[in-house]
Order: sequence, then structure tokens, then C-alpha cells
Amino acid sequence: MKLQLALDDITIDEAVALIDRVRPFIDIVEVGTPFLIEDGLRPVRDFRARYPDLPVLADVKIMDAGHYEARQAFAAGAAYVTVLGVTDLLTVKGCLDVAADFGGTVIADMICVADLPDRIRRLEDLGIKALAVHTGVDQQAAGRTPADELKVMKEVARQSELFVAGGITPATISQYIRLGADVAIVGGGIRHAADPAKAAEELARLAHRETKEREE
Ligand SMILES: O=C([C@H](O)CO)[C@H](O)[C@H](O)COP(=O)(O)O
Repeated sequence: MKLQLALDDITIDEAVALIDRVRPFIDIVEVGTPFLIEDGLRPVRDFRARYPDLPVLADVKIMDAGHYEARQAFAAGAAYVTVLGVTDLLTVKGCLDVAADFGGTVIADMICVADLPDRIRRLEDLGIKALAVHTGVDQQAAGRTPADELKVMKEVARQSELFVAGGITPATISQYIRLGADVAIVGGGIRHAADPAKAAEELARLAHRETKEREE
């Protein structure tokens, strides 16, 4: 399992200081939606230049103008770009076409998708190869977790790498690995930990251990 650090409520300087501390433990760095709203695609360009071996994910959550917006994010240096799974398939197709030009990956974020199995089938038929189960911050505040949707996704998905997000911490990551996730996305669980480097190290250790057990 890979570990993705999501950076949401942070400045570029704070983000660089955090990445420098947790770099040995993370596989992907995400420029989260609130960070993009604050700073645009600048952090994507900065991190690409500063950490050439660390893939950058731009959490643009595209809902329309798929071709145009995905091009902006990939051209800035993103290896991964998110599109909302609920949107029109034409928008998703636009993102996939651009991803092919750049050799990048489009992740369909399934937040608020009502009929998960049906949508997964349609998205995979279109060519999607990465899906994210995502319990949003507001949904987390109402007590929800991504576990049940991950179970459904694991049963239905045929070809996709599975990402999971939604309040994951060292105390909860193991269940998501056992449920079959390939990438754990962690924001607050690192950023707001008392010791972010220790939390990232622990998450990476658990991810490695549980994945090994899953494969045995
Ligand atoms: O995508 C996210 C959210 O919608 C805010 O943009 C977060 O990056 C994602 O939920 C991971 O953050 P945590 O839930 O704090 O781990």
C-alpha cells in the first residue's frame, strides 16, 4: 500500500517544512482543494521542481470543462488529477484524453455518488483506472467513514487502483489495508498530529506490515 499526504489547510512554506520531515514515509503528495483555492497551481509547480521523485496529485475535483482543467493541472506538473465521479461522463472522458497526452492518471473521486456499483462500471468502461472512496470532511463530522463504500468498491472494481480518504489515522489505517485499498490518503492524521513525522512513520510502518500480511 502507498501513503499519500494530503495538504489542505496549509501555506506553501509550511507544506515544504512538513514534506521535508515526512518525505521518507510518503509516496505521493497531494495539493488539496483548499490549498489550490488559496494558492492556485503554484504549489504543484513548486513541489514538482523541489521533489522530482515525489509524484504530485492535484485535487482539483473537476466537475466540468474536463479537458481544459485537467490540462492546466497536468501541465503544471501533476502526475495525478482528480475528477468527480458524479459528473457527466463527457467531462471524465475529456480528463482521460488529456491524461493520455501527459502520461498521467485521472482519479475518479466517488464522493456523493449514490449508486456506486453502477458508476464504477460506467467509469471503468470509459477507461478509468483509479478510483477514490472519499468521506468528506463534512461527512466525517457527521460520524461517517469510508469503510462500507470501500468494501463495495473492492467487490465491483475490475481494473482500478483503489484510493481511500476520510479521516484516516494510525489508529484506523489497518482496516483499510485489510479491505483492499492500494493507496491511503491522509490529511489531518499527519498534518494535525502532535508529531507529524512520527504519525507518518507509523502510518508507513503499518501500511507496509499489513500489506505484507495481506499478500501472504
Ligand atoms: O479531499 C479532501 C477534502 O475534501 C478537503 O479538500 C481531503 O484532502 C481528504 O479528505 C483527506 O483529508 P483527511 O480527511 O483530513 O485525512
